[in-house]
Parts: sequence; structure tokens; C-alpha cells
Amino acid sequence: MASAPSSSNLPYSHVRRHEDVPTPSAPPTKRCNIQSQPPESYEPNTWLQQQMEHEQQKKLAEEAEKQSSGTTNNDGEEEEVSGRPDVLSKPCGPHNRRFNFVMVRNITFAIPEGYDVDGTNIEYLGGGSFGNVIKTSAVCRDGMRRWVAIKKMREPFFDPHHARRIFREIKLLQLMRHDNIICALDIYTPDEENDFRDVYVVTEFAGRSLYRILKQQREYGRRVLTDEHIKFIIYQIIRALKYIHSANIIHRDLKPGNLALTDDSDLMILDFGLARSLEKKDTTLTQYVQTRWYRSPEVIYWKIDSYTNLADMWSVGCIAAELLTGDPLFPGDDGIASMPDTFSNKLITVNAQYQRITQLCGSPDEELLTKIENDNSSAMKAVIQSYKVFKRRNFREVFAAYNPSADFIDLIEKLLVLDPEKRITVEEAIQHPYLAEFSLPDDEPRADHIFDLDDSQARTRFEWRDAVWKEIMNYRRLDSSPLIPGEADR
Ligand SMILES: Nc1ncnc2c1ncn2[C@@H]1O[C@H](COP(=O)(O)OP(=O)(O)OP(=O)(O)O)[C@@H](O)[C@H]1O
Repeated sequence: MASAPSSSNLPYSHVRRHEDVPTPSAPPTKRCNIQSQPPESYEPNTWLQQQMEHEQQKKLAEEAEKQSSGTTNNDGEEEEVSGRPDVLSKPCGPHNRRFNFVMVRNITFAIPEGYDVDGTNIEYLGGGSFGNVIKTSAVCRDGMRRWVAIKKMREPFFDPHHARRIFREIKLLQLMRHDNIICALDIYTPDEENDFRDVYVVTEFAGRSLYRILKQQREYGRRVLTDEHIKFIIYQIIRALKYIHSANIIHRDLKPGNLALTDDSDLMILDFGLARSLEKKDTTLTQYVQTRWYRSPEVIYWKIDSYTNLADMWSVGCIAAELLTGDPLFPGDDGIASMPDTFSNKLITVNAQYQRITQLCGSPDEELLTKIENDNSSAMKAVIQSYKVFKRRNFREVFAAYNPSADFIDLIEKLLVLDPEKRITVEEAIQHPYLAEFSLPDDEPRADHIFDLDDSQARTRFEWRDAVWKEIMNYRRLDSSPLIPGEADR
């Protein structure tokens, strides 16, 4: 494998390192006079951290003021973290581990013995439709203490569809081995087999999500991601996709919320809940799989025969443009995404987003309309033809205010192409001149085999539950996995 380019050429490290972390029991530093503007030289997360500490300071000051004026908070608001973290359960679950039960934002997290459960060191990272995530740290088998993210799955066996999603995510988090892709460090449950309800997946804490960084940029009206950061971020996404696509997997949910950035600008792709294998014909390959704003036109509008991993490349184009401008490229009306996925609803509801896409990328040409007709129906073609027709715009003019390089424009022009068959592939994108500064072909690995997710057969939710149980039982711990007490002596 070629060595990483010398750090003098790079503003940050090329490949992720597993950094040691300071002992988290140290009290958080209290700072005063924190600048509201980022200093000239900074890393995005350092700046973000400062803003968050600033906000925290303000909150603490407001609370202190309330208390001194006798107006204590009696409105029933819960503390962020509560519980009795020093009380360990009896050994339980499939591996007879002991757990602390800690309440974070009204959600009880079972945290295995050996992890840091001091409330002041636990941070709530966020929650989506499938789980809630907290950050803490743990001493690992290689002797290092790492920050970790613990995801408690939300009602994992609610129905077969949901259970399969959890199964897939767990499977992929074990199969993926790449610097820019999150992998599982621990998978556990405190439950016994006959009462198996909760699933926890532990991954290395990968930094702040790009969604948060971009949101803070907007809120503070200051661009923190430089052109160099943007290029390095795009390079790392494409480097990861090269690996993912070579394993015949489509991510299907690339968006800023699923990308995390460390202080060194190392990027990790998170969350493989919607990923699927390319080979399997799968009825859940619906139009509603990707987050709407980053979804490719062939996923939203026309038939999904040509829905290959090129849909991920469209998402990269949307993310790249958002990194440049700071704003989502095609913000649609998300409220309508909850409507039933019928043909007519799709046509009614997609209008706003469709218009935004075609205003920039142009309406389908005759060649694409013919493909749409062949893959779908003449009715579908007629509906698409009934929409207002736009000509593709000159990207250089559209983005001129942001001063992008000619190479950047050339890359996004090749990513944001309506016809997936004409869109740039990941193998082509990684060789694009825009990324030449970072590209090291010998250090852009492909997967060494095609991943078999073993998820295509129809199963009941109980069968999926059994399959997840087996995954927990058979999970092979890594050197970077948290140490199970007593394990070091074995
Ligand atoms: N390893 C990690 N490091 C840093 N942040 C993380 C990590 N894992 C998850 N997060 C953050 O936790 C939050 C919620 O996680 P996640 O997106 O996995 O939940 P979800 O229910 O699957 O969400 P969605 O509905 O988008 O699929 C997100 O903001 C994400 O950035």
C-alpha cells in the first residue's frame, strides 16, 4: 500500500487514526469570554465546539440567574442524564455482562460495565427514526480509551420491515472495513433470549455530523469549511463509495447527517440502515428510501430498473454543492414525504423538488424520455412531459458567487446528470482532476469480496429477531472494541 502523502502537502491527515482520548472523568473546562466568531485558523469542529460551549455557558448562566431569583425550574423538565450509574446489574444477556442503566433524555440506556457512565461525560448526539445515540468513552482491548457512540435501536422488532433494517445495519457494520466507514466495536443486549427486545450498537465516535457543522455555519453566518476542507471531504466520500460499490452495496442514504467529521477533518460515513445489496431483487427498493433532498431523480420519479449505485453519486453532487454554498441544493417539501407512495401522489407531491432539479439540470431530453417510457409507461412519460420544461443551466454561472474552481464545477456537472447511465461512476470520479491533490490509487481500496447480506428471504419479525440475536452471539470483537472486565486476564 502506498504511504499517505506527506503531511506538508495536506492540511490534515489523509487516513484516519485511532486517537487516544483524554480521560473523560476530567471535568469539562469552563471557559469565559469565548469568541462568538471563529478564529482565523481553526478546524471546523474546534470552532463548533466553541460555539456549543458558548451556548452551554449561556444556558448555565440563565439557570443560575433563575435559581438566584427564586424561580427554580419546576416545569418538570428532565435532566439530560440521570439514573444511578454506580449500580451494576447482575450478569445478564447473551454474554453474561453487567450493565449500568442510565437515563438520557428520558431514554434508558443499558451501558456495559467498563464504559464510562459518569453523567457529566455522557452526551446525547441525536436521534432519528431508528434509534437514539449517545457519546461516552471506554477502555478498549488494545489499552486505549476511545470515545464511542452507543446507538439504542428504536423498537427494533416492531415489524418485519423494521427488523430487517436493523439486521442489515448490524450486518454491514461488521462487514465494512474502511478508514472512512464506520464499523461496529460492540453489539450487545442486556436481555435474555426469551425476552429479547433491545439492541445496542457501539461505533467509534466519528466527530460532529456535517449537518451540524453546516447548520452552525448558517446560524453564525460564517463559512468554516474552506475550499480545501470541501475537497478533502468530497474525496473521502468518494473514496468510501469506491469501497462500498465494489462490494455491490448501495448506501442509499448519503446526506450531511450521515457524514461525520473529526477535528482532523477525517470523514466517516455513518448509518447503513438503508443500504442494500445491488444483486438482490428487493421489493423494499422503494422511491422513499433516500432522504428526499439528496435523492436522485430516477429514485424519486421514474422506474427503478436503472436504480444502481449511481444514485449515490447524485447524492454526492448534492452534498458537494451544499458544501460550497452552505445551503441544501434541492430543498423539497419534506412534509409530503409521509404521503402514501402511490403513483399519483408521487406525481403530485414531487412537483416542488422536481422543479428545483430540472431548473438546474434541465428537463429530460428525448433520449431519457424514451428510456422512461420503455422502463415505465407512456403515461409516465406524458406526465413528465406535462411539467414545465427547463434548459440545463450553466453551472459556472449559477455558482459564480462562491468562486469555485473549474475542476469543482466540472465534477458536479458530471455528478448532477439526470440520466444515471450518463452520470459519472465512482471509479471515474476518484480519478477526476479536482481530487488529484488527494488521490492515491494504491490507497483507495476496493472490498475484497461482494458482501452477502443474507437478508433477501422473507422472514417474520420473530425470525428477524432470532437472526439479530445470532449476530450478537457471534459478534467478533476487534482490538479496538471496548474491553470486557476480566477479559484482559483471560
Ligand atoms: N459513530 C458516531 N459518531 C458521531 N456521531 C454519530 C455516530 N453515530 C451516530 N451519530 C449521530 O447520532 C445522530 C443519530 O444517529 P442515526 O442517524 O444513526 O440515527 P437514525 O435513527 O438511524 O437516523 P435516521 O433517521 O437519519 O436514519 C446523528 O446526528 C448522527 O450524526
